[in-house]
Amino acid sequence: MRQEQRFVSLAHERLDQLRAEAEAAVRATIAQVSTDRQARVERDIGVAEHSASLAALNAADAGLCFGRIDRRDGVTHHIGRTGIRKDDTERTPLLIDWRAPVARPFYLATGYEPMGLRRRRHITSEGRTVTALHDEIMDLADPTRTGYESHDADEVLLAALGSARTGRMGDIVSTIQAEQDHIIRAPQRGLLVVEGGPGTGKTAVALHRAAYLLYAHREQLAKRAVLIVGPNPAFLGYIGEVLPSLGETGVLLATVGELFPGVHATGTDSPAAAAVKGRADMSAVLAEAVRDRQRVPEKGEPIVIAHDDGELVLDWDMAVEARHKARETGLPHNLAMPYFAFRIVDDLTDQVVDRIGADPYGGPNFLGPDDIAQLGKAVAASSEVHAAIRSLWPSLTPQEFLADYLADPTGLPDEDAALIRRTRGPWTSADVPLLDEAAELLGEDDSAARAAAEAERARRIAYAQGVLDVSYASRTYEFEDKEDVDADASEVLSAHDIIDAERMAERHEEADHRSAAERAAADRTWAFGHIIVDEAQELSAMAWRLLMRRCPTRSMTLVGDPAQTGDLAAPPTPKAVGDGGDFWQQILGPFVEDRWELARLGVNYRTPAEIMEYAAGRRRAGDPGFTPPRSIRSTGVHPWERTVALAEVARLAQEEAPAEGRLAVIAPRELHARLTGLGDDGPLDLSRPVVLIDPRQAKGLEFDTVLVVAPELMLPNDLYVALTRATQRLGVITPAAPVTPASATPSPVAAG
Ligand SMILES: Nc1ncnc2c1ncn2[C@@H]1O[C@H](COP(=O)(O)OP(=O)(O)OP(=O)(O)O)[C@@H](O)[C@H]1O
Repeated sequence: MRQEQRFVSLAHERLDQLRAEAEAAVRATIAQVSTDRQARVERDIGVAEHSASLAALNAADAGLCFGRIDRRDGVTHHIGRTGIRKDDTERTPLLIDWRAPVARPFYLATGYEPMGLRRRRHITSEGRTVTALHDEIMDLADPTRTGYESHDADEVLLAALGSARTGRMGDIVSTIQAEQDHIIRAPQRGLLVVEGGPGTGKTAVALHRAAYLLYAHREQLAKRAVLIVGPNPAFLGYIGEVLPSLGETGVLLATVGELFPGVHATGTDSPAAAAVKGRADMSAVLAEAVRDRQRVPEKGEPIVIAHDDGELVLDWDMAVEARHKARETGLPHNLAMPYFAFRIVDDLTDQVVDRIGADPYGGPNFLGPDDIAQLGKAVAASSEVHAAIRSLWPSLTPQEFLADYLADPTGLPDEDAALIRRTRGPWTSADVPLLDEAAELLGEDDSAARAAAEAERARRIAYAQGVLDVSYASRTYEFEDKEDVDADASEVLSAHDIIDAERMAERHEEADHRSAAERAAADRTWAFGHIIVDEAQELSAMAWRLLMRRCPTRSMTLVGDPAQTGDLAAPPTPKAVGDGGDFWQQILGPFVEDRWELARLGVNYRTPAEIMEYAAGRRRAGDPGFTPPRSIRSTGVHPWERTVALAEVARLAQEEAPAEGRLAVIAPRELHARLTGLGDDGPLDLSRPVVLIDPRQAKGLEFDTVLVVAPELMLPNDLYVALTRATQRLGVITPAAPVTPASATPSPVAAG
């Protein structure tokens, strides 16, 4: 213990030193004053970089060193949350980052496969004080004993699993299990699906995989950023601390509803409306609706346009031909519009030319090419002509188009159209994939933005040329007073030798000092380096289309459990968990065919065996062959069932609330108004000792104690989710007076 304490103290001293250095670097960089634009940009980048390393060092403070491996060759490594080097000239490693290849045997070695280890040690600390050691002998031939050998190899893991919950998820770096390690370190390329029942560590693995990828592919992912998609904001709040605690901040956490910059989806859809909006055929329906907005005048009712040289007539034939030409380009609506407009302008110009230059005796037209061009310009500049073209082929934003579409949904059966019809009200999460689809179909009319960007680029090149000229001038000057020196033959490299103005301008462009995650959040067309989707079974077909657009390389990790699918917007739940392969193939097939891999997690770390047996038993009522994941621990405490008046639930919750830790009452949304005394107002705050939530909100969360109310009102999958949230105790309450969905207060969700 003394020896390990000495090491841990030394590691903390070194960490303090590095933090002091990083802090000084931040201060020194901030203090740099300059009027030069380039120097200012560099300063901002410097501040961001030093601040990020300072944040990573600060994050490493709690539980800095948690393990040690002793190899058979006599080498010993301490494993920690971050890598630290000594202050010597060789910069010898002091503490090994848990993600480094050298650390891998700490997670994978077993008595059968010792991976060159003699001993593995778990070091537990409180603050900077070492409080416990647990040793595992890997080489049975080695007679050395330290007195810290554990009887139970899983002692450290079980202590972590049994500890009171705080309302925020914690990291698992010190106890990652071998099956999890393989997934965390799987190659970055390609699409990996991780399937596992409740509590099998899918979320934990997904987050540690993000940390690992950022470590292993730092250069690339720092530029392109990693996106983590979760089912709702409360869930993102629950997991939000894990990556910062691992020193990683370059990640964007978002729900699908947050992925259309500039749109805040605050509205709610009924599950049935969300299901319609999420269906794959909505993409074809919207494409058709966009075509509907490319109109032509009625036959025999042409648009007559007043013009200086007499009236112009825009009729059905002309518009149909122009529309055909524009559609033929294959461009999105807004970008195809100029082709429609050019064609119309040409036809209208022909009308003027025919009228003015026609030879009454049938000879060739009098007008020459210059005259015709002149007349064409006048037609093209006419605001009346513009208005006529716009009335047929309006330029549309995704928001305008979708609001208009939802007011009068076309291309759907009447009952579906009625479900999604909406004339006003805020955007909903299910609208966001439709907005994204619309943006693709419409294309941004970005000609103004492109012109501005080109002007800015030209300005940068001019500026960069200026910088190079100065650098060239100063170089000749440097050598001026030296005799016999031919400046151009000098071997000294300076800026203009290795870089041209254009490249230098690009460098300035790269000097946007927002982090990649920040830039990605503001850019609808951003291509992420890697996307991780949690509760992936929940996403609608339209949401998948959005995510696939954000990840053209398809470097993705999806984690989920088909048996927990609750949202009607998702594909149908397979009959048994076993056919998960088909479930994912249905989702992924349209994007990657069969080029995806499936990994399974089979051990439940959250729910004790007693609770899991109960949950599986209830599920088997409708699905006799159902097999749940195997629980790693049992507590001896069995779930209870009681019949209680709804008004009594709050009192019961107070009685059951653990002294330390959290309790959740999970009840169908329509009963919440009648479950008084549980504080159901305001946004969900998971740090409160007692919370009231519905099964949908419960997805992905966990609590020490859970009370499930009115299980008979829940769909089988929702009930399964609700019953598997507890780490210690579960109570199941049947309301004393029977409640039917009809007698319950209408739910705001169901009411839309
Ligand atoms: N190796 C581990 N060491 C310590 N704790 C672990 C480990 N693996 C998982 N856990 C813990 O088990 C619990 C369940 O993990 P997690 O929430 O990731 O499961 P999940 O598969 O996402 O569950 P669900 O499908 O129900 O949302 C968490 O508290 C997590 O920290």
